[in-house]
Amino acid sequence: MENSDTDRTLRADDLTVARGGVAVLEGVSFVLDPGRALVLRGPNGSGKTTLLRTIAGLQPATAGAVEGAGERIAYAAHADGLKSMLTVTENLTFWAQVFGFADIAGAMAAFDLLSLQDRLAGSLSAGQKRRLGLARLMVTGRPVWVLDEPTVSLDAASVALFADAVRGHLARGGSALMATHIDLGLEADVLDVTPFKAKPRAAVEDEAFL
Ligand SMILES: Nc1ncnc2c1ncn2[C@@H]1O[C@H](COP(=O)(O)OP(=O)(O)OP(=O)(O)O)[C@@H](O)[C@H]1O
Repeated sequence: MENSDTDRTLRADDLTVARGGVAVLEGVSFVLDPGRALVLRGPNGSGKTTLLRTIAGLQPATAGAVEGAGERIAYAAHADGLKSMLTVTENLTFWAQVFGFADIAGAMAAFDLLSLQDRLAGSLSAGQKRRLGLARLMVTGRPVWVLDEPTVSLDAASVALFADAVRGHLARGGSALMATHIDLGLEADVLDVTPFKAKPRAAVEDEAFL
């Protein structure tokens, strides 16, 4: 996949991230090595989604740098983004082809999708859709999973399947950065974003006049 462990590390260095033109978090730095998981914590509205979107390249950082991201990242967000008029198998095959990764069987099995394989994605329940959305991660072949509240709509059995999938991914040298409020039973580092809350803009502008 990559040349060395150093190449496969995801780094955020002194990041400032914003939503709607307003800085949300500032001074965020972390290192995520292959085989490791990092869980973002913080109350609602604290900026976890904004940070994940920035790391995933969906929006630019206002300041600071991200290294080791780009095409290494597979991102799964709140919206499942499935093709409702394609079957479960067709959805996974489509994504496998987009990412050049041939095998969907492992992902189907890992997320217990075999009995649903011929169902249209649009007809699935919320939890089944979420399972399919997460299975997609496995057919990207990408080493860094960035996950925003991945367990929403999942029942306990499906949460366990997801935790197993993440464990397997880490064991294969992948890594995972995720915002989740639940304990997945994984060995993971934790980054509480609360201390990185950005100062109100007015206060920053005032300093320019001191
Ligand atoms: N499109 C937007 N335009 C303006 N502000 C936004 C937008 N989306 C989110 N925000 C604001 O940005 C801040 C950070 O939101 P964000 O979604 O990153 O938080 P979060 O920690 O992921 O929250 P939660 O735990 O509720 O998912 C919040 O104050 C939120 O209201």
